Amino acid sequence: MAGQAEKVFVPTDDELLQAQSDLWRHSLCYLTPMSLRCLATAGVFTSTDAGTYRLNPLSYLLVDGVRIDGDASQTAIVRAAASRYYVEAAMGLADWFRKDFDGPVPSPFEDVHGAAIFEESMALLDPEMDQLIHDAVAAHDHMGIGPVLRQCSELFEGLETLTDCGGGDGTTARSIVEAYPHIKCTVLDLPKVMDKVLLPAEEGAVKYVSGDLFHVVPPAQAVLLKLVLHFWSDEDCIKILAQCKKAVPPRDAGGKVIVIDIVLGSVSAGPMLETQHLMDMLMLVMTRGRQREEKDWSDIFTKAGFSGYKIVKKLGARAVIEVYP
Ligand SMILES: C[S@@+](CC[C@H](N)C(=O)[O-])C[C@H]1O[C@@H](n2cnc3c(N)ncnc32)[C@H](O)[C@@H]1O
Repeated sequence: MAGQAEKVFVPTDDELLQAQSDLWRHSLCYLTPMSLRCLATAGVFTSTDAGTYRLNPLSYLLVDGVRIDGDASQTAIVRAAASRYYVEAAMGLADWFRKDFDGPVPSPFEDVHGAAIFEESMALLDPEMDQLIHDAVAAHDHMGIGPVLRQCSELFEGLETLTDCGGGDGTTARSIVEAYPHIKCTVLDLPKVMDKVLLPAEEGAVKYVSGDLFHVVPPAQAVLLKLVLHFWSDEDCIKILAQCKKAVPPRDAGGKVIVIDIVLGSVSAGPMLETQHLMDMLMLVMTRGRQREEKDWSDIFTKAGFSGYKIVKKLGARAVIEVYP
């Protein structure tokens, strides 16, 4: 076998030198954030001929108070992802694979820390970290919706009501209502999230409801699941989608579920595909979910009783999918 491999694979000198350089780069990537010059070569800043560094679109997102369609700072995501909680959970992955669990399998995060993100246990373990995770989700939430509103207007045509299921503090719903004032939006999220929404129970066209998406989804013409399903196992996604199906009218009356999530492989190569795979690993470490290829999405839609779906648009690492009852 070894002899065979030697015969078929003879790298050129250029390939060998590139491979060695890539290996150094991957092995030493933990040093990148420690130097401005390394950050610039990694694309976080732009270096100028004058020997200075300036912001580029990536670093612009790390400036406190930066505004693109509202507050767009993404620092909470970086601080959460680089926190000891996330890193220790990832370091626990090898042990987690070797364990035999009795009953439901916890995520590696739960196994290492004894608490689950978005649950009360996290707030009890470390209220500051719990708040940082919620801030990271809100930042995430905000960034995703602008391009959807600008590039997928057909999603909202003819819609009068929409429920944003797992809609966090309502950032997405408020952006939708701002762009399409005739749409009445309901935001459903857990009581612990709704308790922190510092708004009256009803604010203009956005209504806030505390509840559990496994039990009941407030009825509307369309239900939005934005960055929600990747958190859950296939079995749980089918249960959630079945609740969403009950909440919307039939397809010929305009009923639909809008899923915004990663479709693995929707980009063919390069850093965007690497991002998709890293986000899949993040789900493995932090949750009981995963990112899905198109055939996985198709399977769970069918099993939840839907008649069809359409990938409306691929937007960066994510895609927008319409699912029909
Ligand atoms: C990853 S966040 C996505 C938030 C938002 N949709 C976005 O686009 O960023 C998942 C959301 O689902 C909510 N969630 C988790 N379990 C839930 C449940 N059982 N019922 C309702 N909401 C839930 C969380 O509180 C959180 O706000």
